[in-house]
Amino acid sequence: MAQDTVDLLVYNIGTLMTMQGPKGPRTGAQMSDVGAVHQGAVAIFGGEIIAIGPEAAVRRQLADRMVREELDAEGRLVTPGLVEPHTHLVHGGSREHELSLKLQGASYLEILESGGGILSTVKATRNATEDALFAKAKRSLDTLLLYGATTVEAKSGYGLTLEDELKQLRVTKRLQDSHPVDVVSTFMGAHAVPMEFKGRGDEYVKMVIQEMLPDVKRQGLAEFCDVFCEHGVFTVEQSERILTAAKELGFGIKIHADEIEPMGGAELAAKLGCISAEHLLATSDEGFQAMAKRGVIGVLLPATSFNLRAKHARARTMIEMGMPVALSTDYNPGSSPTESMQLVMTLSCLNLQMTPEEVLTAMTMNAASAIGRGDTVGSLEVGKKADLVLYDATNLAYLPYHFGINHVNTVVKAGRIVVRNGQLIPTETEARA
Ligand SMILES: N=CN[C@@H](CCC(=O)O)C(=O)O
Ligand SMILES: [Zn+2]
Repeated sequence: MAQDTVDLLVYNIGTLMTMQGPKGPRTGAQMSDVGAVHQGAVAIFGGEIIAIGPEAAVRRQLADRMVREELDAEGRLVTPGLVEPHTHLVHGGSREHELSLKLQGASYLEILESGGGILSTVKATRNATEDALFAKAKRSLDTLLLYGATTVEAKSGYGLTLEDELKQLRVTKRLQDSHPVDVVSTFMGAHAVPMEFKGRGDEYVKMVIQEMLPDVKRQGLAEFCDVFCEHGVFTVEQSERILTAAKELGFGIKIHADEIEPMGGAELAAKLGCISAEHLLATSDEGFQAMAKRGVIGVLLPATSFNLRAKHARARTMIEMGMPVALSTDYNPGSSPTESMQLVMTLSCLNLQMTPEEVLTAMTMNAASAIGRGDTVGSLEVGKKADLVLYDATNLAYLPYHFGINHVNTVVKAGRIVVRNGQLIPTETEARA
């Protein structure tokens, strides 16, 4: 340790899940190893971890360094900050009116086909001002943080014109610049074929490739590009054209694949070398094999299955086949209106048959890897960001077991305490205002 001070020492941690292990996404039995340390401590300087392990060893390492602030974890469970790898964070309006349609038996694609679903959020997003979109997305980002997420991916895809997509992406940029949570931006102009292009999907695809992608790149507003590959939305061939163009421009690529129908989206993800493929409810064993071989991360969204009353992703088969699996809320106003990664923990255990240890791996190292952040977050190690969550729980299984409430007591983001006693601490700018 070169530093002669410590900014923050978190001590008296009952169980510390370090997630230390192999670099990058974990597969198979590696997903069960959470690197637990009992009676642990973490020392932080400059927003990064400088010492971690059993408290006695950490204190020995610190020797006579001056500790500026101490945080007594009072025996709590501590995990890395949760990483949320898939949200549709920025949007206008809400869709509670779809609940009664669903209860009358209308399917997700039927609602979309009739101009509702994603397209009704497109209308609301186009009609909203940038400030209104920002205020709404900020509230959701605050909630994600209160429930333990310290890094969050956010997709566009409710604008579907160049200007409206840019409007959403600028809001994401404002959140990146102002919010303690790290926000990772994804362009998803191919989220639906807009009403004005109905029956002219190929023309819309052409516009995404020729106008939207280059402009988004030029303005540096997104790191990844995603496509909704689904019957009645974008075909495998259209998805391939968009993702190939995006890759050539230097975007990382992602795909919403096989959510409802087995389309071959997983196979396409493997062929193109996508960093991740999302949903995967209808994927064949061949699709899983292809993804495992190419190292494509499967991002599973059990809250969406729950809310759409759809089938569940075959997580056990994926893990057995050696596919890295990540988990997410899929927070969006239609198929999954929840910001709670803790609810997703419960659904993953009960509906995907994943163990609490596999779930934590899927929400930390594997989720970080799915958004290109595996080198900086997702595990607690010297040199990585000091993103920590302290829960009002003493063991990991308690989180999915006692469901539907928030167990987060304290969140440390890049070395700063941003949530205490379950409440957000205002940033310096907010406190001044
Ligand atoms: N399936 C496509 N996109 C989102 C849902 C968006 C919406 O319904 O507004 C998803 O991942 O579930
Ligand atoms: Zn999605």
